[in-house]
Amino acid sequence: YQLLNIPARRVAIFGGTHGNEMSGITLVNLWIKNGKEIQRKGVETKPFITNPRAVEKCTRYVDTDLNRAFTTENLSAPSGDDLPYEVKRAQQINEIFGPKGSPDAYDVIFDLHNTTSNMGCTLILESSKDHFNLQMICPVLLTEHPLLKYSTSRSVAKHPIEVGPQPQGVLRSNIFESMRVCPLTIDGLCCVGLEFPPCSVDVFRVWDKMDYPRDTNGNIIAMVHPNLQDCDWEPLNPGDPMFQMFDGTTVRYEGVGTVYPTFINEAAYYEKQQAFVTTRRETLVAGAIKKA
Ligand SMILES: CC(=O)N[C@@H](CC(=O)O)C(=O)O
Ligand SMILES: [Zn+2]
Repeated sequence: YQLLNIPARRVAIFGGTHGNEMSGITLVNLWIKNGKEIQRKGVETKPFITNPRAVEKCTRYVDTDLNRAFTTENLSAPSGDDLPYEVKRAQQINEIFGPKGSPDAYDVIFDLHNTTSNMGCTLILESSKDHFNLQMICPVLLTEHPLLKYSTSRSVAKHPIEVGPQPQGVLRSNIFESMRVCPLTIDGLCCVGLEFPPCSVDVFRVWDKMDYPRDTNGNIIAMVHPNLQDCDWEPLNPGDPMFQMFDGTTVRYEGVGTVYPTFINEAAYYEKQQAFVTTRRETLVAGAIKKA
């Protein structure tokens, strides 16, 4: 089998990519004050607030979604005062932690997010080719998709990663604590002498996004069906209820075969015309990892 060396020398932990997702913001601010919990021998770990103006206002973003702003177009735009705040910020972040796609980029970025959906603690990966050892006790969402790709903050790193979930502007102790274990995974990435055998990992690969039913003016005319609400990661089969129209009728899922919905009724996705994401289950084989 393939032996991979991943010399994770520089790891960044981002909070506040969305300024109303409180767990990551709180943790990163704690770690900026006192970094003991995240320091590891031979590794530079940098806690960083990515969107301070949105954090100050406790809003997702000020001008545009920072977690969609890391496009080549934005990153190469001539800098100027007329650029949206988050585009300027993306350029600065790319300078510090990138440049994206270059050998100088940080090895890993943990970008800490919250979701209003009932997803539990979730690791979101962008590539099935990142042979990290994924023997995690949480669901893995794989966003690798030819059309539904978006340009995230974490994509600046060579091996991007992220964690989740809770309501906007709220700090809940259970969610805070479940996110606090995130730096433990640094041990798996960085510590000299650690080895991982090859293993197989079940992931949920993004399949499609589903919008709410709308009238001709674009207004939402249904809610997520009670049978689907909070059922993230559970199977949705053809014929299963999906939406409850305001007139009381039920809209059923009509796709082909079983999907596993997630980000169900995520507050931040109303503006993105997205009621939930469907995924398909898939098994990935992760190569062995041997530390340099
Ligand atoms: C609720 C939320 O912000 N979720 C993240 C997911 C991700 O980072 O892939 C986002 O849409 O940017
Ligand atoms: Zn977020």
